[in-house]
Amino acid sequence: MSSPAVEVVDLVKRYGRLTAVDGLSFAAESGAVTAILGPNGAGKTTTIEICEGFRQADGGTVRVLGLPPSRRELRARVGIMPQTGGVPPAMRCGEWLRLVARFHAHPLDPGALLERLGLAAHARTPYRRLSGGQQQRLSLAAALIGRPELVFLDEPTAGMDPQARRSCWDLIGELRAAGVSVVLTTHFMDEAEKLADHVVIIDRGRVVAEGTPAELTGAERQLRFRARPGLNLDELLKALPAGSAAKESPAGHYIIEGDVGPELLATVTAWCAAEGVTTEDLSIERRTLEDVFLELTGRELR
Ligand SMILES: Nc1ncnc2c1ncn2[C@@H]1O[C@H](COP(=O)(O)OP(=O)(O)OP(=O)(O)O)[C@@H](O)[C@H]1O
Repeated sequence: MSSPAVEVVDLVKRYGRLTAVDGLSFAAESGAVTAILGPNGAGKTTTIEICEGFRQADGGTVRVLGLPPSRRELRARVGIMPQTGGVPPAMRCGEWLRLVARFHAHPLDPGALLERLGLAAHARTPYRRLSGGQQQRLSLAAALIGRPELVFLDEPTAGMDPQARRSCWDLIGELRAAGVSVVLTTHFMDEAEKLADHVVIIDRGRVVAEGTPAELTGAERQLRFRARPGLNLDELLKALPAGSAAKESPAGHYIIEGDVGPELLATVTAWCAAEGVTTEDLSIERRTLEDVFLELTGRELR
């Protein structure tokens, strides 16, 4: 196996008394899409910015394409899409991309890239007049113009409309197919589930789980339904096979886990009928990445 595109070992970053990254380790394989997920303030941007060479670590080691992030030669090999800005407000869209292209030996054609990202009609529009989603797309274009081997995308589709999101997903799929390594952060679980080969979930500056989306969500199925809040789940459990589990989360949303088959389905619906409970949206599904994420990182706001 080739060496990882990014390797982070025991990374620590403190801001005064706050330890934002607290012994974080993960590897992003070469040619794969690695998604870093975590609640607000978990330390995602800090980690990515250390990997990009924009911030200094207080401890641990980081290797990007086998090198320390501060090495100048990485600039030509790594594409960076920051979470915000970096573009002079008065700079026209096309002008900016042509300028960035000049820093690279074999850039993509700026006009074609603008076209690909739906920005061709805005080539003469100053950056400050672009919508939030258009600014994001320009930032993505700037990250890709130099044909990087590795790209860091910090919340790439934040603020994009559904069409732009799909187009961005397609583009990331094309990068992966071309052998480019992608490390992205996102708050969209569907995005991570669809795009990522490897998902790293972080919380309070530490890795709390990692694996492929399928590994994280597991093979087990769940029975889900909605009904009036406050059903007596202890009573329901008595009717279910041993080893079953039932929970209400959030209020009025029920999840039954165990050997989810016709028998369990029949038992649950019969119990609800006997209790005079009307169920809605009854379905048998696998756990989603969002379920796993919320189980690991809790539901409270940070
Ligand atoms: N320059 C800074 N000075 C002080 N504290 C900072 C600084 N940058 C980040 N922090 C703090 O470090 C913690 C981690 O922030 P970071 O931006 O890395 O989180 P994040 O996971 O990217 O969050 P979000 O999902 O909201 O973008 C937060 O508590 C944040 O307030």
